[in-house]
Amino acid sequence: MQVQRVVLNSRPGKNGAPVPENFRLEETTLAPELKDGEVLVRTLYLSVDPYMRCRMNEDTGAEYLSPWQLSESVDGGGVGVVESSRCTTCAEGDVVTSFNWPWQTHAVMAGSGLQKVDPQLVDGHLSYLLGAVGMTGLTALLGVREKGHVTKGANQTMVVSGAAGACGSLAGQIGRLDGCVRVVGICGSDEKCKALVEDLGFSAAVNYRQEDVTAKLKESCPDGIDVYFDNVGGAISDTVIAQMNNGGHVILCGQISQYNKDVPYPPPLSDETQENLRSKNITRERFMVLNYMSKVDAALFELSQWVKSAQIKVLETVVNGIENMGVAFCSMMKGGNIGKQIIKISA
Ligand SMILES: NC(=O)C1=CN([C@@H]2O[C@H](COP(=O)(O)OP(=O)(O)OC[C@H]3O[C@@H](n4cnc5c(N)ncnc54)[C@H](OP(=O)(O)O)[C@@H]3O)[C@@H](O)[C@H]2O)C=CC1
Ligand SMILES: CCCCCC(=O)/C=C/[C@H]1[C@H](O)CC(=O)[C@@H]1CCCCCCC(=O)O
Repeated sequence: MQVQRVVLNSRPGKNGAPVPENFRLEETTLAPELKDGEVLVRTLYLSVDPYMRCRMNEDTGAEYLSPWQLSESVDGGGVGVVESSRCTTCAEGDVVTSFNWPWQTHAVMAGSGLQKVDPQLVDGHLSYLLGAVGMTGLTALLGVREKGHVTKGANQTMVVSGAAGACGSLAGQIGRLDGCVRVVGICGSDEKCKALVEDLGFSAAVNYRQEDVTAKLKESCPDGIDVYFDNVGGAISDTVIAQMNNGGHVILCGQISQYNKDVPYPPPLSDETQENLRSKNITRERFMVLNYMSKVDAALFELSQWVKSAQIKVLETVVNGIENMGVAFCSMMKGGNIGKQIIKISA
């Protein structure tokens, strides 16, 4: 069977933005017969995520991330349907997901590496398995619960950076559902700010590209900031932390503003920000969703209920076609997405 796949064509270098030409589309042939334990899957949706920028480097800088190899298939989160199976746990027609789905239109995979999913979890909206009811939703929910110390009745204000993205748009809504009285988002366009306030129920939003973030935060957070869901790091986070209250909590989810730079993860903080954290007794613990796998089933059920009941609204930016994987990845890294960036591979 002839299929299309995306391979890593070149590395952007540790210092530099990725470009679509770092990826190459190829034709390849799948073996005609499945071996014992293998399944043939048709890819429905693929995910592009910020951590992939680290996988483009020869040395990813993170022990849990392996580098993509030049001229080899790129992989990441994917969802698809089983077309034929020689695995006892997967049958034709099953919907399955994996974190290591190759960027291919069809693939032969080991059935043992696939998770079978009930489409009812997402009312048939299968791309949500890569977003709100998948790794992204888990990151937002478990990040808030494990590191946020959000307490009903405590009159807390939460700020979210990268707020109109996949994790951020969910984290802010979860902060509100869990009891924060005020949730303020920071993001990169007026259109995104409008979506946060008018569609997702954020109390206010700041466009960091156009507005004075210090002044706008002071105005939007009159009682200071208690919880900060940090997706971006860098100068934005320094500004937020400077306005945090004593005993506040930073959820260190990601630092995307630093991923195109040759710095370790997490990147070092300025002396001033370190002193702000110390003097105000603010916690800032690294959060990694993969460390909470025992909580995944209950968390996915909760996310599913919230999405189905529309207590959480889901935003997606969907691009069609495997030939657009590189374009979609680079666009997401520059803020081209609202909500989760999804690539639809087949219907
Ligand atoms: N700890 C964990 O377990 C996990 C962590 N993460 C992290 O969460 C964060 C968000 O990931 P995800 O929701 O998938 O991605 P998003 O959907 O948020 O997409 C990335 C967004 O980052 C913003 N951005 C890009 N460059 C900058 C910059 N220099 N300064 C500020 N914002 C920038 C852009 O929005 P804008 O227009 O606002 O600039 C862009 O849309 C990342 O840091 C990621 O590494 C993700 C999954 C798991
Ligand atoms: C080094 C920067 C990492 C910043 C944090 C981040 O974005 C983490 C993302 C992971 C999150 O825990 C859930 C995921 O899906 C991301 C990691 C995926 C790991 C796949 C490993 C694949 C491989 O290396 O073979």
